Amino acid sequence: MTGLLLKDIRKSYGAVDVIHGIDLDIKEGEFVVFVGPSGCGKSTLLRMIAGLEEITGGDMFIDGERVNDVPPSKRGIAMVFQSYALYPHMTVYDNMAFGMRIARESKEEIDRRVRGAADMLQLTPYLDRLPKALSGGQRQRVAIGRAICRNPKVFLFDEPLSNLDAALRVATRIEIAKLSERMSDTTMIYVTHDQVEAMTLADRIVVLSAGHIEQVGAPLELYERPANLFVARFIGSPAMNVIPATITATGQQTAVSLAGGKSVTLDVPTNASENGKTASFGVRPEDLRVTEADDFLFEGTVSIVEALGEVTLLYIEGLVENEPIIAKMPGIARVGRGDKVRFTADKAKLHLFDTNGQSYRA
Ligand SMILES: Nc1ncnc2c1ncn2[C@@H]1O[C@H](COP(=O)(O)OP(=O)(O)OP(=O)(O)O)[C@@H](O)[C@H]1O
Repeated sequence: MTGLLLKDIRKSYGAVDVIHGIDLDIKEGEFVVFVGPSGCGKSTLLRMIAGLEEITGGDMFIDGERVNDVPPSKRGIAMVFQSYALYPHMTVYDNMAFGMRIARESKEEIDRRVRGAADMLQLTPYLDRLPKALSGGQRQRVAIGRAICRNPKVFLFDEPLSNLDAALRVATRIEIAKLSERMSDTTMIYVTHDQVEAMTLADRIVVLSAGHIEQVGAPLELYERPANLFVARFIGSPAMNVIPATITATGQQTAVSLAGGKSVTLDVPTNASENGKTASFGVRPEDLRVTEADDFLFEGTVSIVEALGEVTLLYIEGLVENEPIIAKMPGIARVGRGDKVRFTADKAKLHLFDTNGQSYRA
C-alpha cells in the first residue's frame, strides 16, 4: 500500500502562512490533480510531499511511514518539473540512467529499465541524442522516462506540460494518461492550472484556494455538484453564470427572484429559515437553451456573438449590469447581435448558493 496521508499540513515562510492545514488521503494507484489559481499553494504542497520544502506543521505519511524528516531521496518519489531539468551534456540514455548509476544498479538492470521506459514513451529512436536535438515534447518525455526508471512509489508532476505548444500538450497529456494506466499501482500527483488536464487525467481533483482545500472529488462530481461558488466558477469554461437572487419560498423546492425580477423555482431543498435571504443563482453557459416558450428562465439582448464553429458563445445583456450572461450553443447558432432572446435550462442543471457561497445541494 503506497498511499499518502496528509494530516493538518501547514507551511509558513517566516510570518506568512501559505498552507493553512491540509487533510488529504490519497490511495495507492490514485491519480490526484491539484488545481487552483496562481499563488494558492499547489506547488508548495507538492514540494512538501517531495521533501523539497520543509513542513512547518502537521504530519505527512507515505506508505504508512511518517516522512516529515525523511530526505527526498529516501521517500520513494520521482518528480517531473515544468523545466524538464535534463543534463544538457548527456544523451537521452544517460539522462535516464543517471539516477540508477548513482544508486549503483547493475548495468543489465539499468539497460532493462531505460529501454523499457523508452519503449513506453516512444523514445527508442532518440536514445543517443543530446537534449538540445529534441523537441520540447520529446524532452519532457525523457524527463518522464527518467522518473519511470527510478521505479517510484509516488510520481509527482509539477505543471509538466506548460512549456509545450497546444498540439504537443495534447499529445503529451495522452501519453501521461496511458502511462498512468500502465503503471496502475503507482500513485500520481499532478499540479496544473489547466482545467482540461485536470478533468481528463484525474481520478480525483483537489481544488485549492489561498492555502486551503475548497473541494475534493471526481472531475464530474465537481462539475455537476460544486460545493461552493468558488469551485462552481473555477471548474468549467466559460465559467458558470452567477446571478444575484432572493429566496422567496422554501421547502423541497426553492423559489427565487432573480436580479431583474424574474421568478424561478429550483429542485433544491431549503429550510424555512432561508426565506428572504439573498443567494446566488448559477447556471452553466452550456446548460442554457434558446426557447420561444413562456416559461423561460430569463430574457436578454445579445451583445456579442462569438462563432467558434463547434460552438457559438452568446453574450447576453440585460440581467446584471455590466455582467453579461454567457450562453454556449452547439454548432452555429442562428442568433444575431441585437436579437432579444429567451433562455431556458433543465431544472436539474440549476444551482443555488447561500449568502456565504455554499451550495444548498451539498
Ligand atoms: N520562498 C518563499 N517565500 C515567501 N513566500 C513564498 C515562497 N515561496 C512561495 N511563496 C508564496 O506561497 C504562496 C504559494 O505559492 P505556490 O508557488 O505554491 O503557488 P502555486 O499555486 O503553485 O502558484 P502558481 O500556479 O503561480 O505556480 C504564494 O503566495 C507565494 O507567494
